[in-house]
Amino acid sequence: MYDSIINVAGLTVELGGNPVLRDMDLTVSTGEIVAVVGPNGSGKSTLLRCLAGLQPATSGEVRVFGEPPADDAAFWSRVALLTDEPAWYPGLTAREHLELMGAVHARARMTVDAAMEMFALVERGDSVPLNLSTGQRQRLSLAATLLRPSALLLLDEPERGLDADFRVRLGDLLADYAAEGGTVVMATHDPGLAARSRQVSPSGVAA
Ligand SMILES: Nc1ncnc2c1ncn2[C@@H]1O[C@H](COP(=O)(O)OP(=O)(O)OP(=O)(O)O)[C@@H](O)[C@H]1O
Repeated sequence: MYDSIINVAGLTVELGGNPVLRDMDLTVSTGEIVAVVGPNGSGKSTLLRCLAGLQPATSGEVRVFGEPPADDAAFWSRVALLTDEPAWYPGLTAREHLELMGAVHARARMTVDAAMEMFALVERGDSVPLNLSTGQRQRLSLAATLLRPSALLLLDEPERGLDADFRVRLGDLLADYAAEGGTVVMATHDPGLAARSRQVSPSGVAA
């Protein structure tokens, strides 16, 4: 077990010749829920991509579980990432997408039935994702993310498309995840989710 799951020191990222993150420091402890908040274009997604090992630093250091994040099986066995809408498999229903997730990950965090229940998808389980509403598809993405085993959730705007009630429910689910020892870092524009989290800006200072 690590006291600090994430250690970012002096992280600078330049994209297209422009500095997006500048000399950022961030430490996240086990069991914390951290909300990265800031205006459009301030670098929230870039930070998450750095934490996921998908965006190299221009300079500085990023450590996740004590090591630079690596796009490999060991890393992804502990990290679940939610970014833009995933590519859906043609012809597979919502339920079948979750069954697929359960089949490829040993020790799923919950059964498919429990995930369908948790994300209010029971009545739409036989629909293909493209026949779901935007918010229902986001709930399916979240269900798939929470179903797989993880110790760290990296979520980019998890509230996208969700109605007000479900945003509150999402806050409860993330609190439960953290209470079980999981750690959450999310980029969010939702004031309610941010209020229940430790807020930081992409510059690394307390927001
Ligand atoms: N591949 C890229 N090449 C050049 N600039 C980029 C690239 N990707 C992102 N940027 C720029 O980097 C800055 C930060 O983008 P980022 O997506 O991290 O912001 P954000 O805080 O997540 O924004 P939003 O709230 O709109 O999601 C923006 O100015 C964006 O235009």
